[in-house]
Amino acid sequence: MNTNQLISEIQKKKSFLCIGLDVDLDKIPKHLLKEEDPIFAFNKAIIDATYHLCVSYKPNTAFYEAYGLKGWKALEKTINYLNENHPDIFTIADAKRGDIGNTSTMYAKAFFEDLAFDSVTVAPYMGKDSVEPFLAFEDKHTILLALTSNQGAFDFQTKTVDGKELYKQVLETSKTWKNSRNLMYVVGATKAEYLADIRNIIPDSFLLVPGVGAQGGNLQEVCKYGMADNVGLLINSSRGIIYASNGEDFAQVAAEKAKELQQEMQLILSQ
Ligand SMILES: O=C(O)c1cc(=O)[nH]c(=O)n1[C@@H]1O[C@H](COP(=O)(O)O)[C@@H](O)[C@H]1O
Repeated sequence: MNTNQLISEIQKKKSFLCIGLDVDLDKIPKHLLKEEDPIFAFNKAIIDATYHLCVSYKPNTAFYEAYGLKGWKALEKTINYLNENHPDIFTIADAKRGDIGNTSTMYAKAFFEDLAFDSVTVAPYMGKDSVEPFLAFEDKHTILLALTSNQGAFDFQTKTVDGKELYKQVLETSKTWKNSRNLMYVVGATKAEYLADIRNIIPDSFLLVPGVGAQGGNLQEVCKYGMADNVGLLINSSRGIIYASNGEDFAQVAAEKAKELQQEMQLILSQ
């Protein structure tokens, strides 16, 4: 899926919402535990109830890897379900990978070829030759961690190196890499005040913005400083949507929470 298709989905659905599928068996409704594959049953119900309100889904692979083979199988069933039933939805494997070149190529094959995700999150710490193997895949996107939502972002990312904050160096240097048109970036919603500076460096790149809802980030602030002419934002909420209820009505309540965000987005897009 290319960015023009993503932009037209945003315009069609009047939404730039990404729903995080971070499935924790201790948090899902108890009645689902009787299912043969409770993780997939949960995801399918959430997707069926919310697909018209969002333009992206982001399973965080940690929540699947934690359950071993069963978890990985559920991840595969989830991406296959999305690709078969909702090919216009942008899929993100939130795996935060990155390693020496030949290893990165194998990570890229795992998420782009075997699992057929549209994108994967990647850490920039190992530099150019660790990221370019992901960028080599046509019509796939590499979402580079720039300024993350957590407190630890201040340990390294905002530190000044050679007169410039490290996250700004990540943005500037990554633009020079081969196939950099395939880059998107992660900026936490809790760091909205940095977005104006970030837009000076990458005016049109898509940003994946996690941290609204459970982590306290503010949608209005993010849009005020971060919205580009092409919208350029995918706002993620995971726990705030998928665990809004743990009763029989969980999917319906998740859809209500997603609709609240979508309607806020629709209003912002109309301004
Ligand atoms: O790459 C991410 O998606 C990510 C980056 C970041 O800076 N902060 C962050 O919270 N995330 C992920 O976004 C999701 C946030 O989940 P909630 O806080 O439940 O909405 C989790 O899957 C996190 O791993």
